[in-house]
Amino acid sequence: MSNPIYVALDTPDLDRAIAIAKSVKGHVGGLKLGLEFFCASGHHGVHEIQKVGLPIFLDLKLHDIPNTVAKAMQAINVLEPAIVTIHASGSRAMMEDAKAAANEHTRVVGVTLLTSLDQRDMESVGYTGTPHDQVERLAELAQEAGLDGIVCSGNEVAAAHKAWKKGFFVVPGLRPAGTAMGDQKRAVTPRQARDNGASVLVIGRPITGADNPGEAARAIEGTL
Ligand SMILES: O=C(O)c1cc(=O)[nH]c(=O)n1[C@@H]1O[C@H](COP(=O)(O)O)[C@@H](O)[C@H]1O
Repeated sequence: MSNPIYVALDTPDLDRAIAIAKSVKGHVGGLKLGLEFFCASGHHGVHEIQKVGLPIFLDLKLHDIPNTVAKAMQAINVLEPAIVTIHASGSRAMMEDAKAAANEHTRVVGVTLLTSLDQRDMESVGYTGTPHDQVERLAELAQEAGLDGIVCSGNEVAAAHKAWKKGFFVVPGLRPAGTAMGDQKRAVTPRQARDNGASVLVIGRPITGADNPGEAARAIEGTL
């Protein structure tokens, strides 16, 4: 089985991102570039990171009216990302149009409930039910809209996988035992997420914050 770890290169500093990518290259399956990176370095930055030679996950979490999201998707097609994120709560129509606009070989996945949110946060923005309910509801909608999969926490991925056998499941919010949670609230260990059915394990600070990112990635790979 190929390495499921995608390291989140969350930095506005392109040279630092390149250095981390090179350091972890033998111990991860891909590189995730998110809002912080993309806002700072844009298409040029993505092209530079592509030179490292690993699949690129463009985590832009698109969320807007269907037409705007579809046009944004068309504008990043030239980068040929392996995976792109959109927000599943943007509606079925938004997801359908996003998927229709994406490259054939790009997996479009819908973020269900951010791993930085818990039940109290849900209540404060007017969502009803539990995190499990919310993930289940949006996973169903994403499937109906023709997406390739979803993003959820390691707590919900087993149930989501059971309900969507051919789905592609991206799980962030991963913390090896003993590492700082930071802003993550629904975190599990990389091994737990893998065992629960994750297709991709997104790991940022536990690797990028280490003195030796390559060594940290190797150690996590060894736990899988
Ligand atoms: O779509 C994501 O990748 C994502 C969704 C989510 O619910 N939670 C989440 O943390 N992420 C991303 O996953 C990465 C987690 O980073 P660390 O918390 O440093 O491991 C960040 O790049 C987040 O933007």
